[in-house]
Amino acid sequence: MTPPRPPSIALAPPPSVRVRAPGKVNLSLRVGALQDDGYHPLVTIFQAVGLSEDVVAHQVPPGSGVSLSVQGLQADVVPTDGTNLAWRAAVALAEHVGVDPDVHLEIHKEVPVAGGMAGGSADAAAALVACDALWDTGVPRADLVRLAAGLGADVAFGLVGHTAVGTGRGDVLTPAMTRGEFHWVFAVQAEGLSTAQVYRTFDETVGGPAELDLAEDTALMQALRAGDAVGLGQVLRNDLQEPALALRPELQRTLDVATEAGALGAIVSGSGPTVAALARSRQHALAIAASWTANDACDTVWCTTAPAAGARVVAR
Ligand SMILES: C[C@@](CO)(OP(=O)(O)O)[C@H](O)COP(=O)(O)OP(=O)(O)OC[C@H]1O[C@@H](n2ccc(N)nc2=O)[C@H](O)[C@@H]1O
Ligand SMILES: Nc1ncnc2c1ncn2[C@@H]1O[C@H](COP(=O)(O)OP(=O)(O)O)[C@@H](O)[C@H]1O
Repeated sequence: MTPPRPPSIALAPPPSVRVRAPGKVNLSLRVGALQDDGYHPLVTIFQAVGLSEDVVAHQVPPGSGVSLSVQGLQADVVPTDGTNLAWRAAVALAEHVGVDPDVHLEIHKEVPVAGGMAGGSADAAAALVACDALWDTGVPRADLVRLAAGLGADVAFGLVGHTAVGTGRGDVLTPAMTRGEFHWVFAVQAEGLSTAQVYRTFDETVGGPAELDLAEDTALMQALRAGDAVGLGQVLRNDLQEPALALRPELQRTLDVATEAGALGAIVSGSGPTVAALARSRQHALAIAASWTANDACDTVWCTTAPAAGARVVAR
């Protein structure tokens, strides 16, 4: 008689939480005069887009600390140490709630690095939500938004998503009403631009006014409420476009090719160098993408829609 087999023990995989957070385009970015703290007051209208980042937070044995890996678009130029914004987000949350920051963060990149689309900020927003769920710390949303703002000017918007007006450094957010779906095409460059350098060039060339008037975006807000892509295309605005073009003159051609392909509007995304073009439809977006490729006007092209949701758990 064969001896009874010992009961098999099914080892549960260590818990993990996957969070998705969006990249963004600034539909309007108005920049005031440099302040003593080294920042500029902004009035900006953010729109979250369908290009997104996934951060998976994995449970690790107590005392392991934070570790991090990156894969996907331009992963080789992203830091994997304590300077990574997602790593800093995990540490900031742990300090806030008084737990040890034990986690492995796995970042999947789709948003261009240093491209003016807030990919690093999306990672930080995603890491806050993922670690909060993994550690079961239940931090109120308002506290997460405050922690986000302490990490970088764009991080709070990565949490909130959709379309929002940003004031202060861009971190004081008010949701904006929109109707329907907008079609965007993005011309991505292999080499990014430093946000700080673009702001410096802005100061040295254009310079911002002492006061910013919220009423200047009325036509844009109306186009968003009406779902009027043609109207929106006519009022896109970016005060950092001129300094970004001064640093990368070849971007003018990328803008021109989009305009020649009938884009409703074309603009540098944030501090660049990504160029965003607004299209009439998915098919029109593909036609603009084809023009950019045929004219060798960028290194990668993405078609997507907007608005997209803020950081949210997509798998456990
Ligand atoms: C330009 C914008 C437009 O949304 O986005 P990106 O193009 O970087 O995506 C943002 O203002 C970037 O936000 P973010 O990239 O999070 O900025 P931070 O890390 O906080 O700051 C980087 C540097 O940008 C400058 N900065 C940022 C925000 C602001 N309101 N004024 C500034 O002068 C400062 O020199 C700062 O040292
Ligand atoms: N998780 C991250 N992903 C990308 N870049 C990061 C990250 N953490 C820190 N960085 C640093 O921040 C810089 C800009 O970040 P990113 O958010 O991609 O661009 P932008 O500020 O233009 O939107 C990068 O060049 C990189 O050195």
